[in-house]
Amino acid sequence: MNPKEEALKVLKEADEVANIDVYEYLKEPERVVETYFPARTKNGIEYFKGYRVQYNTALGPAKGGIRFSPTVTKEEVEALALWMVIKNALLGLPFGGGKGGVVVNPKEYEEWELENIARGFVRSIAEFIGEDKDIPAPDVYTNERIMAYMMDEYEKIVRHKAFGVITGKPIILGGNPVRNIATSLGGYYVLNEAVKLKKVENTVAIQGFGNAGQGIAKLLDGQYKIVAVSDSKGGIYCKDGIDIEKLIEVKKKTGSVINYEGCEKITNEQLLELDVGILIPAAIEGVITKQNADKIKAKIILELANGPTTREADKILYEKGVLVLPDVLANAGGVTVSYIEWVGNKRGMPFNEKETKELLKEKMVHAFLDVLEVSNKYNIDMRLASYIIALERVKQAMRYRGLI
Ligand SMILES: NC(=O)C1=CN([C@@H]2O[C@H](COP(=O)(O)OP(=O)(O)OC[C@H]3O[C@@H](n4cnc5c(N)ncnc54)[C@H](OP(=O)(O)O)[C@@H]3O)[C@@H](O)[C@H]2O)C=CC1
Ligand SMILES: O=C(O)CCC(=O)C(=O)O
Repeated sequence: MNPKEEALKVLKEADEVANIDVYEYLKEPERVVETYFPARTKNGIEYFKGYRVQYNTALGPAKGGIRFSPTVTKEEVEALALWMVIKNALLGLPFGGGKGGVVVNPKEYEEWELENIARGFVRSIAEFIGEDKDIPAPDVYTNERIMAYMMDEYEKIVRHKAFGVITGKPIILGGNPVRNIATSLGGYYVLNEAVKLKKVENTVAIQGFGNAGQGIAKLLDGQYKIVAVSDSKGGIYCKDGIDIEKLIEVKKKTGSVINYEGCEKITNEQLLELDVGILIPAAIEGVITKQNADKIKAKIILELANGPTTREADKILYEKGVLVLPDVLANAGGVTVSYIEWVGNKRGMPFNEKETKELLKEKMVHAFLDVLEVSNKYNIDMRLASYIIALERVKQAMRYRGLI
């Protein structure tokens, strides 16, 4: 699948359904910074390809994560940045959308090498980022340590402290105590609203067992029966439920969930088609397509991953009555807590756990209800409804700025 084409398909459809008329202005990003930068590794000086896309900044500075992955492409980062425009606008955050990526397999490098790669990437994009310009954060295969190196490198370049240039930092460096679990917690709040509308079996399958996947597993554990989990190496299925604490230990010690004993081994494809109440894609894009959509048995799909479902698949699922809680809503808890972290950095007084959770819950529930209202008004799925709300806001900001 081509993620940019997928993102543009929904953009165009939303534009037409609600007569918004912004597609022409948003079909390309405002700026794409493409770099090829050096970093010292065990192999000597290596060069890496990196991207930072600022898709649209009408609502505020660009905001969105940076991923380290061997499969990163310019089109993927552009799509991810467009999804950030929609997500940030939908949540009412004063941010435009951005995203970054470095083409690297972090599993082949040690910590000191990843530090050099993180610092090298920041040197290559430093003039384009800033607390009020473009604010990166973690995404796939990056974490708070990488964020700390990035912030430190940026501060060395600009020669002043700049906590607000990056979010998802360690707490001691201005990070927020909820950021680590924020993507999952936001999804959890959305799911709690969704199950009030649609009663489902309490069984859950989760694809991906990193920040988003582990977080949601911890939150749902006890309340739901988590019967299947996967990572890049494959998956496991236990009809009586998985002991999540034990699974986290196994993942930490052996590197994969497949080493958990006592469950049946399954593939990532099989996991998606299990007979469960709730399916949670929390790994990569394009896993639910027109090829498998018809075989999906879950009644609710909570998209913690960005872009897991193609538009064609969306339509099949909608016809079948599956409630898809779209990425731009379901995983918006991450950037919402990033916003709270950034405000705390700017005012010089961080928000504590309780304040953050209250603000997050309020914003997520509010966004869910907004989306529900628009989806009922036009009789459309929640993804399209989310885009309509967001695009109307972006359009208004562009109008007032005299950009359209
Ligand atoms: N972190 C955040 O704040 C946010 C993340 N997201 C999205 O959530 C998704 C997951 O991100 P996050 O949890 O942060 O990333 P992590 O790097 O923490 O975890 C990624 C997980 O996905 C698994 N994975 C990678 N490739 C595959 C594959 N081909 N099939 C199945 N599983 C795979 C990895 O497996 P393994 O462990 O074996 O490597 C890992 O368990 C992404 O789409 C991301 O954009 C969205 C909003 C915010
Ligand atoms: O926290 C952030 O700023 C961005 C998170 C992100 O990259 C995402 O929501 O996909």
